[in-house]
Amino acid sequence: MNTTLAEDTVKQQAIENVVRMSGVSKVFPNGNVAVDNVNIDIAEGEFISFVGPSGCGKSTIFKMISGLIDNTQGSIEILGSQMNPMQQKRTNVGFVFQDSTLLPWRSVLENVMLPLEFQKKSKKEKIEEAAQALELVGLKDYTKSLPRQLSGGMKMRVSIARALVAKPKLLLMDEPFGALDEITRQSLQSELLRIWESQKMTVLFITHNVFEAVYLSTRVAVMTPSPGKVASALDVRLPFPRNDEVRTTHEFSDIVAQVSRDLKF
Ligand SMILES: Nc1ncnc2c1ncn2[C@@H]1O[C@H](COP(=O)(O)OP(=O)(O)OP(=O)(O)O)[C@@H](O)[C@H]1O
Repeated sequence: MNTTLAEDTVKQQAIENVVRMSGVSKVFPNGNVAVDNVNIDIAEGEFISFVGPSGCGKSTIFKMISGLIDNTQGSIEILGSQMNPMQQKRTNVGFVFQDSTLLPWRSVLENVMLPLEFQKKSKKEKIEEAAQALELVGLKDYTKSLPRQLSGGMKMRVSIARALVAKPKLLLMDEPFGALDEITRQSLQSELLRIWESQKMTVLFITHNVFEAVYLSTRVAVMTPSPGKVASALDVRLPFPRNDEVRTTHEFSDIVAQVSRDLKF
């Protein structure tokens, strides 16, 4: 069906914000107030990190955005529509956790094919798409390997490929590099930025590491606990593409200092 220019403009405006959270709270049945009155809009193409002390509600926010749990107050819009139906989120939202959560008996390629399982595509297409996702994360020569034959960093790459294979518009990453050594971590940070820039996704990223948050992000949301709130959301005005040298600049240190100050409120 053809749409008019005006209708197209309205549609474009409608999805300019990939995530809109207005007055969102989550009280668990036992009375725990995990998140209190969170208001944040996240625009298409942003890379936003959430930092904050343990228990301030970062994962709870991600679980609400991904539809794993419901909010008790407020509204959450994803890609211009209200939270449900589930199916829309499954196809448009990818999730990466700290643990790579790979199925040990499946090969790397078969793990990456998992999100395509219920899609109406031929097996050949699914294999091609999974192989492309693995190429994107630099693992095209490991399709037949089993997870146990890979290092921690490689497993995380597979996990990222599995999240990317369905070409999500929104990628939620909950402390994906938390268990990795510093060298692997920094190299995966650079990889992730390269992928983000090439795939034009919106990324929401949780980390406890202020340096990591500033290096990766266009914006850093600082959360404070008891109850969990977004205390500030700071723009990171460092140019892209970012390379390792940016970590040694004054501008970088200034932003790290500002985020650290906000964390202490
Ligand atoms: N299912 C649940 N039932 C009751 N309380 C919960 C539940 N899940 C989380 N909470 C509480 O909600 C608060 C926020 O938890 P959440 O896991 O979102 O924090 P977080 O910032 O992601 O922590 P971390 O950095 O340690 O992963 C905590 O006080 C936690 O104990």
